[in-house]
This record gives sequence, C-alpha cells and structure tokens, in this order.
Amino acid sequence: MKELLKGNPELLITVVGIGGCGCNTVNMLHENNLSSQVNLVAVNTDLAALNSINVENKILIGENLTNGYGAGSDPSIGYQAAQESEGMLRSAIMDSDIVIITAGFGGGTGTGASPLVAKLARELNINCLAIVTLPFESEGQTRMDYALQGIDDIKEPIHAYITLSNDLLLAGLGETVGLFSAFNQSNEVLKNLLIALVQMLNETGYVNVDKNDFSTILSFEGESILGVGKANSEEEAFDALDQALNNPLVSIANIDTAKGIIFQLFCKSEPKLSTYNGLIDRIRTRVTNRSVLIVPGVSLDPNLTSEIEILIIGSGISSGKPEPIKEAIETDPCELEQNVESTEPAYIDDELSFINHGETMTDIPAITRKLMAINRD
Ligand SMILES: Nc1nc2c(ncn2[C@@H]2O[C@H](COP(=O)(O)OP(=O)(O)OP(=O)(O)O)[C@@H](O)[C@H]2O)c(=O)[nH]1
Repeated sequence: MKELLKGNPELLITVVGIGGCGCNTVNMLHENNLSSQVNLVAVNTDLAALNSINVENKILIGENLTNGYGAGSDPSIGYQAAQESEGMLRSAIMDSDIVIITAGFGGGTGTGASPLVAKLARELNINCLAIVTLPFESEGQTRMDYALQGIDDIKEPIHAYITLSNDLLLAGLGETVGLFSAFNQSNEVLKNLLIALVQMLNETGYVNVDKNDFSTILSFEGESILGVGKANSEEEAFDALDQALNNPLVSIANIDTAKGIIFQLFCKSEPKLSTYNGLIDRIRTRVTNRSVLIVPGVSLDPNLTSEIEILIIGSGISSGKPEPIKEAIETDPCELEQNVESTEPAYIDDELSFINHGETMTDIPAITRKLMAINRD
C-alpha cells in the first residue's frame, strides 16, 4: 500500500471515516483527490449509505448483527458490530504510520465503533488521532450523552482527540442556516483541517514537522484542537494566525492551556524572518502555560490558493479551568513518551463482573457497560 501512495513514501496516513458523518467526510476527501496521498477507509453498519459513496476501501461492519441496516442510534450495537468485524478493521489500518479517525458522535456506529478502532491502532502501536463532532443540542440530551460517553471511551486508547461542536458552527452561521447547509459547512471545515494535516505530514518543508514531532505533540494527555487560517498577503499573516487560533468549530477546548503546539506555515513564496518569528511570539503570548513546547514548520508551495496558510495543532489542553501559569522549564522529550502508555480505565465496576467470553472490562467501552447494566436490571 505504501508504495502506491504519492507524497512522503515513508509515511502512510490512513483516514478512517466511521458511521454516516465519518463516511461523508472521507468521501469529501476522496472528491478532493486525497486518495492519492492517504489511505481512505469508509466504515459503516449501513450498507446503503456505504454504497452511496465513492471511496474505494469500504468496510461493512457487523453484517450478521445488523444485516446492513445500521446501528439504530445505539452505540452498543456500533461497538458490537466493530467487534464482529475486528479482523477487517485491523487489516485496514495495520500498515499505517498514523491513523486519523473521523466520526459524528451521538449516533450508533461512529460513537460505538470508533473507540474499538482506536484500541486496535494502539495495540498495533500506531499514532492515532480522532476528530469527532458533537451533535446539535436540538438532537436531544440522549444523543449528547452518547456523544460525551463516546469521547470518554475513546480517550482511553487514543493519543489525541479533537471535538468539533455542530452547535458552535450553527452560532457562527446564524439561526437561519438550513440543516444540510450547516452539515456541509461543518464537513467543509473537517475537510480543510484534514487536508492541511495531511499536507503537513506528507510534504517535506524547509523547517520540517515530521512524524516524531507529531507523536511528541500527540503524547500530551488532554484535549487537542486543530485550526486553519488563510491570508492573501504576508502582511495579513497575523489575521490568518488569529483565524487558526479562534477556530469557531472547536468546542470547549481553548488553546491557552496547551502543553504542545504544532505551528505550520504554508507560503507561496519565501516569508520574512520577522513574520515567522512574530507569529511564533504571538502564539507564546496567547498560551498561558509557559512550558508549552512549540514545534514550528515552514513549507513553500507555489500552488497554494492563498498567499499564506497556517495550521495549528494544540494538545494536552485541560477542558476545565485554565492551569496556573508555570515557569518555563526545559521539556525532556523522553518524558513525553511516558504519558502515552496510561491506558488504565478510570474505574472498574465490580457490579459488571458477569461479562465473560474472554473480554476484559477495558475492552468494553463504558457506554456498552452502562447499557448492559440497564438491560440486565
Ligand atoms: N457535521 C456533520 N455532522 C453530521 C453529519 N451527519 C451526521 N452528523 C452528526 O453526527 C451524528 C451521528 O450521525 P451519523 O454519523 O449519521 O450516525 P452513525 O454513527 O452512522 O450512527 P447510526 O446511524 O445510528 O448507525 C448526528 O447526531 C449528527 O450530529 C454530517 O454530514 N456532517
């Protein structure tokens, strides 16, 4: 597979879209010709939805369980469907250097199956990032609860996760926007983020952000954010940075408390040193955590549609109160690795020790454990 893909031949990025929203997103990436640079995989329990998209690698999960009719908004069905098709999912990601999971959380398939795909990536020792959307408030509390539980479940195995809020998007677009156009906007943002990310990892820049930098930044525990900004002249580069830092789709997370930041500058022509330094200074001023590790990168691309594009990835963000300002310390990259290994569940509920067929409690996302408990009662 690696040698079939253009770009950096050493790096295979697999983007796995799971459920209806995830499959729409990878389909958009396919339509933007990203299939030549990354491995796109569409995963769903819904055969008709899979048939309607053009991505080459499609995996129907849980065929015996759902007969191809979807997970019925039940994340425990999504999880069991993924378990049934674990072998196919593992094969789809196993040669990858980086796996990016994308899904709309709140339904059955994306919410239930994503944590299992993340767990497979971790077992295979592959860097894994999840970019998921939270449902509209109007979709009801149950869907939001499922989505939040799904985020809790994916936190355990994943290296980093990014949540995009459909509601914040709506606030940005105004009350009168149509539902499909709001979804399309959200998909557009997702697509732009993924394209910028793939570009950064695939292209060798003058100041290069490579897979190891990416792993280091992803190893900081906590929420992550991803933002992109564009400008038509170098003078407006700071506006592009502000756009990237204030991405309206990023939910609760705020870059102020980030422990690690990747800052990638894409330029049509050589930027001034003062612009480059000024942008990094502005990021440092914005972040309250003085020990933040900033990994900068610059690449020239004469084919850019704008003069300047900026990609920001912030990780290790605490979603609660901002952390107190710390004094600057030298960061030892070896210490960062230690964070990656903590996969212990937050709790193990003795009450659910009836689970058998060789599964450990950590194999089962909390949402499933909860539903099993409810069904049992
Ligand atoms: N931004 C965006 N969000 C979407 C889109 N489609 C669905 N969503 C959101 O994602 C959530 C989950 O929807 P789906 O992805 O269709 O659900 P699923 O994971 O396939 O689950 P089941 O249909 O129950 O099998 C919804 O509650 C919506 O909030 C989309 O195209 N764009």
